[in-house]
Amino acid sequence: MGNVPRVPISIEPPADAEAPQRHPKAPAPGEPTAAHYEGCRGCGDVPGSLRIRSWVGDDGVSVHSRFDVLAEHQGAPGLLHGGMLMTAFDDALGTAYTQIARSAVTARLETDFRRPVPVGTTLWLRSRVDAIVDRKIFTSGVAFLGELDGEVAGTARALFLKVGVEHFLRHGRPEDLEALGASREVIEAARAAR
Ligand SMILES: CCCCC/C=C\C/C=C\C/C=C\C/C=C\CCCC(=O)SCCNC(=O)CCNC(=O)[C@H](O)C(C)(C)COP(=O)(O)OP(=O)(O)OC[C@H]1O[C@@H](n2cnc3c(N)ncnc32)[C@H](O)[C@@H]1OP(=O)(O)O
Repeated sequence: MGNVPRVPISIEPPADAEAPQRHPKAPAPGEPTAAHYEGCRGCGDVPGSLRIRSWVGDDGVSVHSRFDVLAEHQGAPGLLHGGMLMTAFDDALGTAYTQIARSAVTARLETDFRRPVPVGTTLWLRSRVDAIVDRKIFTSGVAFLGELDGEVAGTARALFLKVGVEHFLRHGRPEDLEALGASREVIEAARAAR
């Protein structure tokens, strides 16, 4: 297969991994989660965004999220596109890790599609961090039809890998960092890193 990397086989957290603790500065149970980036397609206020909203769960670590499924999210007639459900999981699971850790990016996302999701449905997602081992953040979530703990529409697991600000400086666009309100120093570093 030449230079094609081997496909990783598992994102199962180690059995002895400890339960994660909430970051002391994270929002309290019941509060909305902090927005991670206004330009986000999952939860930002931008055209095409799924406009997902998330709140911290009673345990202070898990997160629940709301996604109103609209006609613009269809894949087959009248039904939610599978990739949109994955986007919702990516956002919700990513939001769950922000209760515990700083920036990380999705390395692997696995989704099981259990039930069709009709346009007009409100999907509720429950997401949590199962374990953190060094840079690896293991997460899992469930999407419910209509109400929290309703019929299960899908389940997902994702592995996020912690990255430093240099990830965004090196791979992102300086103008987007500027829109985030990044300092001149950061923007200059981003330009120099390209
Ligand atoms: C200046 C201001 C900046 C402000 C930033 C603001 C906001 C953004 C911050 C955070 C976002 C917050 C919340 C998130 C909310 C929504 C979610 C959206 C998230 C995304 O939309 S994000 C976009 C999609 N995402 C990518 O764009 C990633 C592309 N990718 C890479 O950038 C690299 O691929 C990377 C960094 C992932 C890894 O690269 P790397 O070189 O650092 O690490 P390496 O490869 O050495 O792996 C180390 C260990 O992880 C294992 N490992 C790696 N990959 C694996 C896989 N797939 N499956 C199983 N295991 C895997 C290895 O097997 C090894 O394991 P071991 O150590 O045991 O050997």
